[in-house]
Amino acid sequence: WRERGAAMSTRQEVDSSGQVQTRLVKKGVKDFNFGRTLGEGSYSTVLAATDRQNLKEYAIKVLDKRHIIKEKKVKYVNIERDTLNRLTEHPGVVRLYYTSQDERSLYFVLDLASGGELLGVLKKMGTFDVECTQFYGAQILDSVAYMHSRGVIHRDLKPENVLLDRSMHTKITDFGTAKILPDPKAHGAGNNITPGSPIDGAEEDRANSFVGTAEYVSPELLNRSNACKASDLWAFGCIIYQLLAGRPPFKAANEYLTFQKILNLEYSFPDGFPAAARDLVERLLVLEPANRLPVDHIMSHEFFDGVQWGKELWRQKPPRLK
Ligand SMILES: NC(=O)c1nn(CC2CCNCC2)c2c1CCc1cnc(N=C3C=CCC=C3)nc1-2
Repeated sequence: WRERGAAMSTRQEVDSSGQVQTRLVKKGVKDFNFGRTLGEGSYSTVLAATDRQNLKEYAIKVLDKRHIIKEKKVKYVNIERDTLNRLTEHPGVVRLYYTSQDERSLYFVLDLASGGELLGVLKKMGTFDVECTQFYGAQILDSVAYMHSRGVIHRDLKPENVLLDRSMHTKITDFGTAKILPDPKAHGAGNNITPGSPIDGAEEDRANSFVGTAEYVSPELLNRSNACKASDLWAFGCIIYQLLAGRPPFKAANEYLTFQKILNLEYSFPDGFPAAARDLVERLLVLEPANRLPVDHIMSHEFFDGVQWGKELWRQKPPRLK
């Protein structure tokens, strides 16, 4: 397991001559006070934590080594670490500061998004108005564009994975099921697996055959072809629809019926759904991935008229949720 980054802390110790020596040591879990549980997975728990030295707040993802190996998730953990290592320069993506480990666990020290999930805010509001949908949609799209430019497909975009920081700006998280596209420039690029991690072909296939959350999964993933960048744009179309309608476009009594609705493109707009948003959603919820609007066309779509893309989008005060 290749650890990444090195956050150091200073430690005072008295040497044999009674002199106080200051040593630089790599931070470990004992340098943090752990707080509430933010989320739990089959082999990981995410906790809020405060650095005891500088009082900075983080989210620390604790991954249980035994579970990872038992549930054959080594590949997913490597992909998550490698994905996060690629996505360090964007305000809309949860940042990995460094990793650490001890005998039992791996630790990912990540940004804390103290505002919780976008889904929680949407549930409280019922629906977003056009201004809020435009702002939050633009931040999500800007982050997806950055991910794609770094060769990463998220594959499980949904309002639960769009978090909010203390200034109510978005931070996308949960890259455990992301896909890293082969780097066209690198010859014989690494397989993202650290030496010694027990990977077999079956696990490789499982990682490629991942399907996201039912309501947001794209038709190509249901037709057993691999995810592509346009798969994230299908999910983005579902999110825009959901922010304005208060529910996802494809929702049925069970997953199988939801999948049928997706494959048959069986959805409709509620009365009063804004025309520009409807046009955008109709150009994203397209069965053929190649025919979906690409990112740059989405950014110049009428629905996003007036959005200042780039750094300004992340400096501005978010619209009041009403
Ligand atoms: N899987 C992860 O990496 C992860 N999971 N969570 C909590 C999940 C809760 C369910 N929805 C998806 C996120 C986090 C992270 C990254 C790092 C991270 C940073 N901040 C928060 N903040 C939260 C605050 C309130 C409620 C939930 C999350 N959460 C996380």
